Amino acid sequence: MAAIMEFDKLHYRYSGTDSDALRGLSLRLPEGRKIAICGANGSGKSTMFLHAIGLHRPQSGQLSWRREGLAYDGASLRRLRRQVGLVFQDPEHQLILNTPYEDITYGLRNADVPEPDIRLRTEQIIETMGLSSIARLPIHHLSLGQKKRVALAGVLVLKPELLLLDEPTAYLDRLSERQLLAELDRAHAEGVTVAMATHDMNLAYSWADWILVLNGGECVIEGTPAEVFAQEHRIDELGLELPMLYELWRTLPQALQERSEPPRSLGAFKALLGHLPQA
Ligand SMILES: Nc1ncnc2c1ncn2[C@@H]1O[C@H](COP(=O)(O)OP(=O)(O)OP(=O)(O)O)[C@@H](O)[C@H]1O
Repeated sequence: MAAIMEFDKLHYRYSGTDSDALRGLSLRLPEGRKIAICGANGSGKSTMFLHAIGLHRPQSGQLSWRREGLAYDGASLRRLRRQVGLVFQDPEHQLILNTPYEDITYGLRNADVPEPDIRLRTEQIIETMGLSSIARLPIHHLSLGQKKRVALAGVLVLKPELLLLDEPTAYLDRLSERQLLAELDRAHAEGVTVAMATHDMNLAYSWADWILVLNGGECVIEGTPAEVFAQEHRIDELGLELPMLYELWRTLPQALQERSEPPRSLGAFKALLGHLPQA
């Protein structure tokens, strides 16, 4: 599995603090995957993302993009930020202009996209993401879910190869979460590697096909959802929960558990229940 981005023994300490936010962080983001990055509060997920777009520079260690070490001059960073898009947890940090339309065009203009293409691409993404009815509204009139989708549109329109999202579903209702995940799946189907930081273990389990767990600025577990959650005690020690479907599967008779991988959807779980001997 080729890594699209690799962190090799990164150390980073915020000024004015007396401990490292990243403590020798080493990890690989495998290309073409849907990756969930999990970890308790303060484990280093956001700090890792800020390194991935070159906003922070490690005090030691090396970050590489497609096997090439990151360079921190202006031109290299502009190139990197066209390839790697970050959607911040709080859309207020991302949306700076008055309307979704203006905000999306601003990003394209900053990326030196030719003017005729700017209108075309803005209109396309607004149409694809179903944002037409809100595109010209003042951003401060939008709901949080709408703001999050506009922030995502502003990053997706730049056609990143790696899309990073910091807690994209936090505070969203079920419908807004479903809409946002559908957008991510669409981007992934078009070849984008998608990595999201999340505290929602049910989501990480059902959505991701690769999971990284951070703790104290280090990556301490990585693997498929089944591999990661099989380490039940470790997950508990790290302050994380087991996904509900995984826990339910563990209550089934051993013979049934051995029939398949742990189910990652309710449908797969119900299908497994169909094999229970009738009472
Ligand atoms: N701007 C900052 N100044 C000083 N310390 C910071 C700053 N941002 C983060 N830290 C510290 O760095 C460490 C890692 O924080 P980070 O925000 O990366 O964790 P996180 O895993 O994203 O947490 P959360 O799940 O709460 O968002 C924490 O100890 C945090 O207090």
